[in-house]
Amino acid sequence: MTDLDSKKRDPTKTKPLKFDRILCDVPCSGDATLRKNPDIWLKWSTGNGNNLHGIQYRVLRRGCELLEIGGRLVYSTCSFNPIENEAVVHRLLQETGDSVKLVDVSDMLPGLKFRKGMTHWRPASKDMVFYDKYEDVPEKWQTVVRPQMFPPKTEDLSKYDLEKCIRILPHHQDTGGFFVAVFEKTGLLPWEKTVEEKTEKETEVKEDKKEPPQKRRRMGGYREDPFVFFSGDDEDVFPSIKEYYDLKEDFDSKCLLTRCYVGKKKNIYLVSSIVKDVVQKNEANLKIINTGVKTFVRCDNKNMTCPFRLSQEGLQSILQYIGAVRRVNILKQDLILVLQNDNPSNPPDIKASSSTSLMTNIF
Ligand SMILES: C[S@@+](CC[C@H](N)C(=O)[O-])C[C@H]1O[C@@H](n2cnc3c(N)ncnc32)[C@H](O)[C@@H]1O
Repeated sequence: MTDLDSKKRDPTKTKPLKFDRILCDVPCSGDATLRKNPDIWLKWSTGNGNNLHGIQYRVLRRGCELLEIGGRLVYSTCSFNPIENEAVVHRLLQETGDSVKLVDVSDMLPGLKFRKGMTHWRPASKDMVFYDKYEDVPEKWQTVVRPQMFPPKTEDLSKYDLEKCIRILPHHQDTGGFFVAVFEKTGLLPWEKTVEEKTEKETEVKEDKKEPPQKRRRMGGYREDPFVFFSGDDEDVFPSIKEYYDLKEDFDSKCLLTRCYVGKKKNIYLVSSIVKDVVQKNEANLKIINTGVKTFVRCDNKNMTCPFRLSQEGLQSILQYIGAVRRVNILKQDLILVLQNDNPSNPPDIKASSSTSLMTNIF
């Protein structure tokens, strides 16, 4: 083992968190959802994709930086526009050299109908003029129609394999349209190599000089609300939730969190203990915008012993911990009767039942 190896393996030295699976479902024009969103017909312009290409590329590039070597990243849009799709993929592949490659996933979902990715397209300006090469773009459009939006030259096509991208069209499966590209990271990105080498050199120099550690770089951008985990069963609002929902003893209240230190807790989110670990150990290194499933929502109704109702989206996660006190078993046909009843002063005559096959839980 070399000296460098032993430094790399030292568990006291932290390294940036990387992921083995990433989904970049990027903001897009959504023009492939035009069957369910009729306003897209009115608002569509060739300018929409041009304006989104930059942010889409930056999200994808950042995703690749956060990807572990050997890891996979899915880039997806609900757009037909090659400027938002293959042009972004091509740009990424060009800039990352052989450190990232497209994966052929055509046989992974047998029966899925799709078209292969496009290998040729013509970028256009907002006035619907299409261009074969950047040199043809008039000066006034050159900041909008960028050189990186053009397709690869015919002789370079095999280098990029854009046909490995997947285009799902609305008539294929009677769905919305979708674009999917799967990437695998095979090595450090060209600019990561430079950063890593520099960091290694800096680490060696610093260790020699025994300098005090540098202050952590502050993450830029908008500051998100904090992730405040419950201290345990003694957290102020927890006893009433526990009692009302008859939560089982093995429910770990420390996996609940809110997004404020002070004031009334509005929404309470539930995470797994692994996600909790990732959040707590990386708040300074990773910009986390949302985490957890919204499970309890404040609902200050009079006469309620617990000021929180269950959230629909959290139900599946908390269900197994809810005790018998809060469950009513009712026959499905009776439930239908209740739902169909439009006269509250004359409710249908039903009885709570413990019948098995047609049982539904009501909270
Ligand atoms: C197509 S949606 C993703 C939906 C998501 N997969 C889901 O199931 O909820 C695109 C997301 O990108 C986010 N977004 C918009 N601009 C962004 C930016 N500059 N950086 C990162 N995310 C952005 C939007 O808020 C939106 O949630």
